[in-house]
Amino acid sequence: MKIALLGYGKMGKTIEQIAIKRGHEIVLKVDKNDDAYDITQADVAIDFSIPTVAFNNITNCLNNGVPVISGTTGWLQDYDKAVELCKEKEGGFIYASNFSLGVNIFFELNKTLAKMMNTLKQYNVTMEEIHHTQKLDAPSGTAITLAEGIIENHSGYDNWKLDEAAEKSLPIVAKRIEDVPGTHTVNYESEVDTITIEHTAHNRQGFALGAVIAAEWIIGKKGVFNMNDVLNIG
Ligand SMILES: NC(=O)C1=CN([C@@H]2O[C@H](COP(=O)(O)OP(=O)(O)OC[C@H]3O[C@@H](n4cnc5c(N)ncnc54)[C@H](O)[C@@H]3O)[C@@H](O)[C@H]2O)C=CC1
Ligand SMILES: O=C(O)C1=N[C@H](C(=O)O)C[C@H](O)C1
Repeated sequence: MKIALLGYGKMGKTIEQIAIKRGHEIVLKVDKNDDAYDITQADVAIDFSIPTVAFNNITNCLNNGVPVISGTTGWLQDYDKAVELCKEKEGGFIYASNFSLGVNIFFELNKTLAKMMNTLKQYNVTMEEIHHTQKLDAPSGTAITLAEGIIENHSGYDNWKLDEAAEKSLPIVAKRIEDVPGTHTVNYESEVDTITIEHTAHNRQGFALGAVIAAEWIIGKKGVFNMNDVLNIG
């Protein structure tokens, strides 16, 4: 499979290594200031760039008939437009806030726990995410997906807020510590005890492998998908 990497930073480089090991070819690497690129030589594009350019990269792929895997976070105000364009162009598109298998299992565990805790109103939910200091967005995309999973399944919450507590609002604390690849913690706290679920990434390999698996999976498919479709879970 011929892969275009849109964004050649920490993730782009890790994806390159894994893709080559799995027998794929990297035909294009686009990083900052590489604006006029020809995407049509690729069978699939994988975007791990920055929030301000991700939607433009996705649009370029869909307009040129190239399926696109989007891992960049912090651009979701334009997600619905990307979905519409994908349908209009009959393209292929997957966005995931986190491509790792472990986190996608954790997403399901989080929803199940929220359902179970729904009747136990003595517990308050809080969330913490920790990432490296170069991260541009906060809270992380993964924390937002976790918060949405709780809001959908627990009547005590209908929105989330960064660093703020408010009525029916799930507070998310975002910490930035050098070299942390990504840690997400969900706490249910009562006066008598605490229930905690946590996912800790040890490195970026899991995110990158998931993105390459998604790219392999989308070839020949048309539509808007997510990692539950790829991994057949949920
Ligand atoms: N969904 C997932 O599983 C994961 C998502 N991410 C997200 O992926 C994104 C990238 O993460 P990292 O690789 O760690 O960041 P990074 O900062 O190491 O890499 C981003 C790269 O994008 C480049 N870039 C800037 N302008 C560009 C443009 N116009 N076109 C293409 N590339 C451009 C930068 O020069 C940089 O090399 C972030 O939004 C991060 O939150 C990161 C890890 C996992
Ligand atoms: O920026 C990162 O590094 C990560 N970003 C994603 C997010 O915002 O959730 C996924 C992972 O946690 C690493």
